[in-house]
Amino acid sequence: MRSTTMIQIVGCHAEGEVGDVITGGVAPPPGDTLWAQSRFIATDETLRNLVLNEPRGGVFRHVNLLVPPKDPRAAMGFIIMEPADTPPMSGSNSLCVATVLLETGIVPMTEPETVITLEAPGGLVQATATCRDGKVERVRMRNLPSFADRLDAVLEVAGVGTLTVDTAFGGDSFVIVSAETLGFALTPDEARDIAVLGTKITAAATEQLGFAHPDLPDWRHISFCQVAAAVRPDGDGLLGRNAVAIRPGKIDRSPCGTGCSARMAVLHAKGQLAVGQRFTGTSLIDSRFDCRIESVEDRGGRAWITPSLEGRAWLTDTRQILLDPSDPWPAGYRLSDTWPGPQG
Ligand SMILES: O=C(O)[C@H]1NCC[C@@H]1O
Repeated sequence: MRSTTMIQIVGCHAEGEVGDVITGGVAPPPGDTLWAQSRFIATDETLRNLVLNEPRGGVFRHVNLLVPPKDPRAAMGFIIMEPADTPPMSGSNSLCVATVLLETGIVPMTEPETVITLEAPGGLVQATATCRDGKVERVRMRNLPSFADRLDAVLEVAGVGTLTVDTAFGGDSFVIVSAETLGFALTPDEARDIAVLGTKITAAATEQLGFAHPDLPDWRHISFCQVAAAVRPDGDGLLGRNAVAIRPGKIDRSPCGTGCSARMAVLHAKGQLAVGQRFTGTSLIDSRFDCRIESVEDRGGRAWITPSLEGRAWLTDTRQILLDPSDPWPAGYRLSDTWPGPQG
């Protein structure tokens, strides 16, 4: 067996969305902060191309690189690689990271509950894992502080018309648009159409509304479009079905943890969701995240919520990535039959 690299991966998915974890074989990237390290991974692209592109990856795959934390309060750092972005935070990916760390024994598991602080590129998050018989049954993730940005903003989308949308940060940047207005019932057969339209709406939102985060000055685009059904009462809480379009054009199989956080920030700003009230996000495959606003803080006249989301993750496989020195495609490839949009 001939290889210039040998990367250990534990495959995982959280509520349906793949979030593999690199557990060995990659040295920590240069950078004084997790954010700087993640910018190196984003601009260098070597690792992203190897693990995300075909033949080793595919548009459905997200991969997380474990790195030593920079903050002494964290047990582990992780850098998230998604098809188009290397983001500040991700709900489904963070659930996969916590589950892999505990189920593989990289971080010791304590039953019935293990609490670990993780360092995402955007800051510290806290995982509270419910564990039994060596299995992580569920993880509640306390996410990054989140905020509503533009409420009821007007957006022109070519071929669609004028839309009224909200934008928000929930660990990543979102444009949120009504499913009813777009004519979607949020059924699985609509996945392709939502992915195509959602990607178009994301591009229009970045161009016309933009995005700014005081602590992440170089995160200036909208990453995702959340096509959201109107919330409905669910006991004491609210239920919100959604489909999140991920560039270059796929749908999140999970209810999108950063998306639920962004939506909670918007619902709170509109006076529709109180601190501590349950918000359940559901996805096109009917998976769920149970979410709530843990606390609210005023920063410069804007309400910043600290959201949490709870869901489940399952290990799927272990594998080693090899690169034969004679392989003519060391960076892999993308073709538009499965990778929509501009080709990498
Ligand atoms: O749960 C989330 O936040 C995400 N799922 C895949 C894309 C987003 O990062």
